[in-house]
Amino acid sequence: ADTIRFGTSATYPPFESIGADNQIIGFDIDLANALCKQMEETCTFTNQPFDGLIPALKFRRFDVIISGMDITEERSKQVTFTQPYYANTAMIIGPKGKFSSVADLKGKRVGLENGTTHQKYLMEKHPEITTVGYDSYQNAILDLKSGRLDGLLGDTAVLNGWLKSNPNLGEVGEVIKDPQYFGTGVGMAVRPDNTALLSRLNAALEGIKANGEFQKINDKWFPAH
Ligand SMILES: NC(=[NH2+])NCCC[C@H](N)C(=O)O
Repeated sequence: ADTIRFGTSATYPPFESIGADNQIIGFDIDLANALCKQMEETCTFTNQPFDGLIPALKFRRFDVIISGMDITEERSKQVTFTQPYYANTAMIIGPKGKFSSVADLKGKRVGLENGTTHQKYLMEKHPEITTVGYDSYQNAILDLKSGRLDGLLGDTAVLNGWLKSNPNLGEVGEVIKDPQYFGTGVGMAVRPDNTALLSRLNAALEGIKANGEFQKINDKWFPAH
């Protein structure tokens, strides 16, 4: 069997994060392992900052990006995405009850991870808000908790989890759906010339959807309540 090398940025639970025993854990990791099992291959994982994932893929440090990455037109100029495996929307969170709409954030500091679709969206669509870029969402949430940030923009599925464990934080305004920025779902990315791996990943994804494995992994990391 071959080894399929995955690159990720383990800063984004439940997609990927560093677990108690220093291993990378999460939905994407279980998904990648299930795909490798389906393909009868071995998976390895490299952890690095999100904004370096596409360059590192190009430099062949690994063969697939799996990192809660939105399938966008802009990224598709550099990489080829698999079929989407998760539907995404974005939202802003802040201190509970402090801001009732995005308009209230004028002149305020909203944090996010460098290289994300959230960064591009906020800078282009809300120049009246101060965008603060972090090397990791984990550092952004620390600053939000300590009051150095007024808000944080990220994927709804991820931020909802943080709201559950941080009762002093709440949603600001409505969920944001803007396919121009957030694309058409979350996918894995390969180098454009790696069409063989692309078809194998898509076929394996279909396989684990058909045999119920995908649903199991989904329910483990994104429980209904
Ligand atoms: N593993 C991570 N840190 N992922 C961040 C992903 C953020 C967003 N979904 C994007 O594609 O830009």
